[in-house]
Amino acid sequence: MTQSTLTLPAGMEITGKIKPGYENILTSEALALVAKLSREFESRRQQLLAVRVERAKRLDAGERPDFLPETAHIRAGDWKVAPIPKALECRRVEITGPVDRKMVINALNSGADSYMTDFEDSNTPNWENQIDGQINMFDAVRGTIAMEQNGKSYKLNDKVATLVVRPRGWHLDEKHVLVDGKRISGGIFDFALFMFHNAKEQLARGAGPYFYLPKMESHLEARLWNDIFVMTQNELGLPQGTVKATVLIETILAAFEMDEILYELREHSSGLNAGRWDYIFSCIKKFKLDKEFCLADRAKVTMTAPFMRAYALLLLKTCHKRNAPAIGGMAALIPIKNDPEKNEVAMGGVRNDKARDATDGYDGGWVAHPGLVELAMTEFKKVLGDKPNQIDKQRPDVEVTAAELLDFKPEAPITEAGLRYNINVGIHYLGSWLAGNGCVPIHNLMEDAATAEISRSQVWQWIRSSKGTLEDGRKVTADMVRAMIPEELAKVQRDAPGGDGPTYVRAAEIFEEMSTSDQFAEFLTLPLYEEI
Ligand SMILES: CC(=O)SCCNC(=O)CCNC(=O)[C@H](O)C(C)(C)COP(=O)(O)OP(=O)(O)OC[C@H]1O[C@@H](n2cnc3c(N)ncnc32)[C@H](O)[C@@H]1OP(=O)(O)O
Ligand SMILES: O=CC(=O)O
Repeated sequence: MTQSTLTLPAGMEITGKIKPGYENILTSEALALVAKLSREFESRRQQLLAVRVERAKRLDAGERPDFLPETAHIRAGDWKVAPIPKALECRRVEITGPVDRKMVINALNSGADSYMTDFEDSNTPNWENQIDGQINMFDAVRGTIAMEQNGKSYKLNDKVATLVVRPRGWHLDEKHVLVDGKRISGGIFDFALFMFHNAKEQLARGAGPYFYLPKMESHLEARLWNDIFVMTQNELGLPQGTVKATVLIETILAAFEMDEILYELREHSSGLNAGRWDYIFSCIKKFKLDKEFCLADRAKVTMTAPFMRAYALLLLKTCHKRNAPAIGGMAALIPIKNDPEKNEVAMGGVRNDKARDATDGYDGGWVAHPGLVELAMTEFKKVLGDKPNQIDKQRPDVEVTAAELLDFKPEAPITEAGLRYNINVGIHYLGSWLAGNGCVPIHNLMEDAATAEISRSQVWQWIRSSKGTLEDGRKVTADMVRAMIPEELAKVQRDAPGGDGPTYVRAAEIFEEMSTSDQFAEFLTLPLYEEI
């Protein structure tokens, strides 16, 4: 099959390989919606990305974020988001995972209330993964998704989790689709194809098109999504307000605009989620040149760190004030096979994480693996009882200041083990990503693009910050990192499944370039995307 099998709208070009079945997703009508949305909104996407660059320059020069004076009336206003649909009322446990066919089936069957299926951080966005993912969504929505592997049959149970889709963020292009000669937005591509094929079917089945929106930095970026929803609903003849979206608050700048983001999306909002891993990465990225900013080893930066606690409580309070669900983030712990003691420690970590969120007032939280669903559910049920959520739990006692959101501690310890860990995880993750798998267990933790971003950006920052000193007094330097890279690569080649493949050697080269170059790569997936 070739591209000529497809009927493309005028001005559109597709360079990705057309495999059997792709023609059912890349239909002329679906692509017409992609083209229409791209033409209408691409210049705004580019403007907003340019605003990010300008803001980053000001932050690099020492500016600090604060709540916006021009939107004080929105924060002070007495408004609520539109009523939450029945299918999204109860989200005590949300499982997440890439759009891989078997994982989609396993996640929908996992017993979780909802399932965030991921075209973004846990997925390498190569052409096949994106289009196969759309095929998987098509079949999942219709209940026909099934497969055989290793003599085992996979199909859906009678009762499955509510499907929620995470399209790519604003920074990512879809390079295999050009409109008027230019790459289009990956997020618009993922969203438009999903909407075109599935929204009406989902409504007919008692749910609807529900999304998670990643990595936004401002309410204007949320307004762009909202406008895309409005146009898409018009184009598809759907009632306005059909689309519902939960925004991941996973950048430090968005933390200062949570009310405003809910307000922009108020007809389409299904709340906010505390995307903790990207949030930590965003803090490092935005204050990378601040002489006062330097976080400790990655393992020490937890949800009880002062700045993380402030963020989590402000998110909760903001959501419930607006009648919107507040969903907790991901404990990266996963079940540990063949070591019951270590496994019990990991399970205890997940239990504590979910117990803290539930006690604070969160309506649910994320897990990375089906083996965690029951345990997390137990913690939420202990607090919620039979209630589907606790949106009625207002938190007027919570007051969070800008200074508290920016209280970046702990700064110590930074250790050689922590530095080596970051290098090891960085190389392992990049190598796996290049090989087509965007989510992997490394050292018994779930690693995806967000967690790997923390590792590689910490190395960059420790090299440059005067506070980037190991606890034994040695300064972290580019030469120290360069010397460790081959040693950690050798460990990755030994430990990673398929670690002797070429992508791990390339990953080590990219890691060295990213961590020692003066230029800070905005997202690790941007240079990687040019390699696939
Ligand atoms: C920071 C963020 O952005 S978080 C959101 C993005 N991250 C994620 O979504 C994490 C998703 N999780 C995963 O991808 C996986 O759990 C991993 C990679 C961490 C571990 O995967 P594995 O090593 O395959 O786990 P394991 O071998 O224990 O899996 C056992 C079974 O559970 C399945 N499984 C594991 N995780 C998931 C999941 N999240 N969803 C569905 N099924 C899953 C496996 O497919 C396997 O199925 P099988 O027995 O039918 O073959
Ligand atoms: O996307 C979620 C995160 O924690 O990052």
